[in-house]
Amino acid sequence: MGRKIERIAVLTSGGDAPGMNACIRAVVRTGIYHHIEMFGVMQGYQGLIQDEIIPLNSKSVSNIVQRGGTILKTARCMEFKTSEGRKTAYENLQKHKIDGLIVIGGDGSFTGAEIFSREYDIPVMGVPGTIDNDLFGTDFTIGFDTANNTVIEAIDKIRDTAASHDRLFFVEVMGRDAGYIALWSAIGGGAEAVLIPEKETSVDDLVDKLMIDLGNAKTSSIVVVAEGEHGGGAMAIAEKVKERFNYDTKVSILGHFQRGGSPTSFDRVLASRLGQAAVEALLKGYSRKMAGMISNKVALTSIDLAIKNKTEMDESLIELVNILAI
Ligand SMILES: Nc1ncnc2c1ncn2[C@@H]1O[C@H](COP(=O)(O)OP(=O)(O)O)[C@@H](O)[C@H]1O
Ligand SMILES: O=P(O)(O)OC[C@H]1O[C@](O)(COP(=O)(O)O)[C@@H](O)[C@@H]1O
Ligand SMILES: [Mg+2]
Repeated sequence: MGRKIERIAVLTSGGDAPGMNACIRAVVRTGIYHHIEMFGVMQGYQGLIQDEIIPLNSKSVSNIVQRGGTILKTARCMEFKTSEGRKTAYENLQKHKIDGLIVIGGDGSFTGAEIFSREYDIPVMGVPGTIDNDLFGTDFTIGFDTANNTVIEAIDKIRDTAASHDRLFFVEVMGRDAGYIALWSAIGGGAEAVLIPEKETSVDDLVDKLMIDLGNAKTSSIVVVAEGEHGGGAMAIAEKVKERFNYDTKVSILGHFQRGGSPTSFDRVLASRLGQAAVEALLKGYSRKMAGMISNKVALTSIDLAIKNKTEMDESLIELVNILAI
C-alpha cells in the first residue's frame, strides 16, 4: 500500500503544548528504529516556506521528554494559507527529498496539512498537540492534562486567599472556543460554577446561584470562566455580576502560564504513543489521518473528520460541577 517512504520530516505548529517535545522525540526515534532518515522543520509551516529543515538524529532529541514548549519552535504562519506559500513549502520538501510529513498541532495546523497533502500528493499524518482538547477522534490531546494540572494548582492557591478574605473569584482559563479546560479544572479545583461556550448560562442564573451559596454556609466562591464563553470573558461577567450582587469580587486571568511547564506523566506517555503511531502509520501507507487515543487504544481518524466533527460536551460533567458545588 502506497509508495516507499525513506525520509520523514516533523514539525510543530499553532499554539505550543506541553508534551510536544516528548512527541518529537518519539517520532524521531521511531523513524530511526525503522531505518528512516529523520528531519525537523523549524517554526511550523514558516520553516517549510523558509527552508529551515534540519536533519535530526537520536541525540538531537535527548533530554527533552521532560521539557515544555517545543524544541522545533512553532508559529502561526499566514503565508501557508496562500497557494504561493504552499508551493514554496512543497519545493523545499522536494529539495530535501522528504516523502512524508508529520504535523503536531491543532485544528488549524491540520486544516493546512489536509489542503497541502491534497494539493501536492504528499503523505501527511497529524498528531493532536493542543492544550484545548478540541479535536474529534481522540479522547485527549497532548498538553491538555498538563494544562489542567497547572490550572488546578492556580485555583488551589486562589482558593486560599478567596477563603481568607471571603471573596468571589472569577478565574478565566484558555481553550479558545472550547470549554474542556474550564470544565475539567472546575471539577478538579472544586469550583462553585463553570461558564463554557458549549452551554449558555445567564448572568441572572449565575447570580441566583452565587447568592444562595454565599447566603448559606459558603463564604467564598470560585467561578471558572472559559475564554470563549459567550458573556465576553471573566472581566465582563464579573462587571455584570457586580451590578446585581454586592460582594467583594476579583478576577484572575491565567493566560499563557497555562501553556508552559514540564508535561505530566500522562501527556508524556500519550505523546510518545501517538508519535510512534504516526510514523508507523506513514510507513504502512496511510495519509491524511490523525493518530489519536480512544479508550486507551491508538486510533486513526481522517484529518478531515478530526477537524469538522465536534465532540459533544458530556452534559454529565456539567451536572457534576453543580452537584459537587452544593
Ligand atoms: N485554512 C488554512 N490553510 C492553510 N493553512 C492553515 C489554515 N488554517 C491554519 N493553517 C496553518 O496552521 C497554522 C496553525 O493554526 P492555528 O489555528 O493557529 O493553531 P492550531 O493548529 O493549534 O489550531 C496557521 O498559522 C497556518 O499556518
Ligand atoms: O498564544 P496565542 O497566539 O495568543 O493564542 C492563544 C490561544 O492558543 C491556545 O492557548 C491554544 O490553542 P491552539 O492549540 O489551537 O493554538 C488557546 O487556548 C488560546 O485561545
Ligand atoms: Mg486550534
